[in-house]
Amino acid sequence: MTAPTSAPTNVGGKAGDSEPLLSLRGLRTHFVRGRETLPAVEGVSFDLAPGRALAIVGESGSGKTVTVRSLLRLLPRSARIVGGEAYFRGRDLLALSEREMRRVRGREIAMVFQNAMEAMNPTLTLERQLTEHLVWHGVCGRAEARERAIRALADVGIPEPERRIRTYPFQLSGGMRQRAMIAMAMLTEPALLIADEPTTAVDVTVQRQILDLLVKVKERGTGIILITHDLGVARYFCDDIVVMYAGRVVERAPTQDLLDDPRHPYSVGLLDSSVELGDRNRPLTPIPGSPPDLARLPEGCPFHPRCSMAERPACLSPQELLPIGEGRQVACWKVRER
Ligand SMILES: Nc1ncnc2c1ncn2[C@@H]1O[C@H](COP(=O)(O)OP(=O)(O)OP(=O)(O)O)[C@@H](O)[C@H]1O
Repeated sequence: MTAPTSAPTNVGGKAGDSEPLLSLRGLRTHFVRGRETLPAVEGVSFDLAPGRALAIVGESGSGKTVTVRSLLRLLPRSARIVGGEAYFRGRDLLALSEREMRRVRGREIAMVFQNAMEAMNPTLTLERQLTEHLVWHGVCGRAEARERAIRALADVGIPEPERRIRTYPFQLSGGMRQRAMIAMAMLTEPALLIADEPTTAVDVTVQRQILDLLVKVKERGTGIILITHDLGVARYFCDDIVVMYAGRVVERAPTQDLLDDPRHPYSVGLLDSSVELGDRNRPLTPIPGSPPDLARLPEGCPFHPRCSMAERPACLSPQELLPIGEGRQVACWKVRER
């Protein structure tokens, strides 16, 4: 997001000491490619409380999408969840049967994507899709579903919802389609909303509208996980940030702490190369090198070959994510030693 640098941080945030809505512990998801195993997600843990928003940031290929798709168990055939637990309202999502999971997906946990066409059926009107979603999840009967669907479209700011509900997704503008997808996701009042780059494909004005909509969702008490490559978006309304690199969490911190004072050398690099947060008087500094091939990860800390602080042999040992202060954790021995 290029615009709202002056936007308030953590819009709609609440005191964050309530019981976690989601508690992810040691998630490991691997892909099998021929004879190779790709550890796309390797030991990811975080908690999310109701009414809070958590951003997952990191370069392309760092494992953000695979992490959230593992929670929903919506993975390609070649992927395997090989470890971890994901407690959501007292149940481990990773241990539910597929039948139980179908009830959770879309009803208690909803997902919005970068492109609404991925979530919506292009051959059905909004009315069919929204009402069937409600009826299928047993929220209400068909007669009430239409009323609810119209209300949901109005809630996300779609003008003339009675008329628009009769249209097909492709007849809407990109921004309207994103809103309709959010309306559909929120129909069942899910406790958790997962948003994967929801503003990447729309222009700046629409971005702001979609984010304001997500703020309202958060204020209703819904927990949000937002995947974004845009630290401006994370700053706008996320309470906490998880930084991922090569399938691992390298730092976790309250948003403002991380943006004011990133600790892990990779987080420092991400901020220094961020176009959205960039100080116009300072040149952007790209992180040297490129993300590693997951099939040939370096020994120890996967970031050490690109890290200006790296020291051998200490960085050749695996780095655990350990606390370094109130609500902060970092996976770097050197940062902790300072
Ligand atoms: N279907 C697949 N088969 C094999 N490897 C995959 C597959 N999908 C993802 N991966 C690998 O898993 C890793 C993590 O991918 P993921 O999509 O989670 O990254 P990401 O951080 O969300 O990136 P982006 O910002 O580009 O979406 C990548 O290295 C990717 O190559």
